[in-house]
Amino acid sequence: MTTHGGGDALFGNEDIAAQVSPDTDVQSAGVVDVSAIDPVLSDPDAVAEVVAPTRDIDTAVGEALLRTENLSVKFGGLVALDSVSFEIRRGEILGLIGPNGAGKTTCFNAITGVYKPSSGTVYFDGAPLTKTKRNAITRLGIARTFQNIRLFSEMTALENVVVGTDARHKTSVPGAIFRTSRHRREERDAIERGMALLEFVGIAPRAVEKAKNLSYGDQRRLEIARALATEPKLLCLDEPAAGFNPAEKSALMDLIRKIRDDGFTVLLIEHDMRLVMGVTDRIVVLEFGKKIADDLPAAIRENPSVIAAYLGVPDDGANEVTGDATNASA
Ligand SMILES: Nc1ncnc2c1ncn2[C@@H]1O[C@H](COP(=O)(O)OP(=O)(O)OP(=O)(O)O)[C@@H](O)[C@H]1O
Repeated sequence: MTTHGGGDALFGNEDIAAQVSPDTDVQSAGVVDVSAIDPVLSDPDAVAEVVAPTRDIDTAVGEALLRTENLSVKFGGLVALDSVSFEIRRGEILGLIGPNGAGKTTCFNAITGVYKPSSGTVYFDGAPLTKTKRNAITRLGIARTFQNIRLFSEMTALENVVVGTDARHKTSVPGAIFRTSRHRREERDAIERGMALLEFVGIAPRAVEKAKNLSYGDQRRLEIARALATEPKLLCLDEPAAGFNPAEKSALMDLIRKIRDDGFTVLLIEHDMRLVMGVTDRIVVLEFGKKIADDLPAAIRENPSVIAAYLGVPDDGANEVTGDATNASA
């Protein structure tokens, strides 16, 4: 696990204790009695409402939310992404799969502004992202998790999520320094929303535990909660099931469906084929940086090019794509 160094905590533990866990000894962390903090947290519908206040998919399911047009990324002489075009429709869970080195993470990085494309364009919500900086892309509504967990290890789970809400805050730096009423209101709202997000992903009882003390599975859930805290329209998950056992994978599939049902659109990179086939609405397949298929899961499973790409054998010698494809040859 790679966790980023802590730095100063966002709030004193007393602040959080006063607002969300009056009966909890923060030093020893432990389990928070969620319903005692806020009765709303015991009502899944109310929690879902707080987590996704703007459900624009209700009116726009099926329209393209994101579109890549001939997207290419080069590293020196290596073409990691070669003129790839596909779209992600509002309200769907789109799987992006392919053997190791196929270009999936590069594609994620180009979409989220980590890499500047060598050519081609990413359109989000109808507008090109060509000159949009990473922070601005987050504000426009694209959030992501990473293959290697990146949390603030010395911060509590709640603080990690509250950091994510900062993307939406309007308070100026002087406002924060002088703790204006707007700043205090935003801080209170961020804590309430943070608790709802932790409840949504299933780890609210661990709200005051330092991230580094959470189990691996809970850290992955926390990463998702933090990404959702930015109120994204599109949530990009980069191998969220890496290192999970079958029970954890099954719980993750439920969570991904819940996220979609709550109004978010999801782009999922994942090697576990059972998970991908079980949870996605549509799948785009990359091989050597090129798109080789774009179809429904059932069709992808039997697509000869996809099978050949994964098994590294000629089309006529291939079987169905199943199981964990982590070590498939590229
Ligand atoms: N920053 C970089 N500099 C140079 N080459 C890179 C860089 N990032 C990726 N590559 C190369 O680009 C190609 C695509 O890599 P990428 O990580 O996007 O593949 P992937 O499909 O995500 O693979 P995996 O499933 O193993 O994570 C690979 O050949 C990789 O070595």
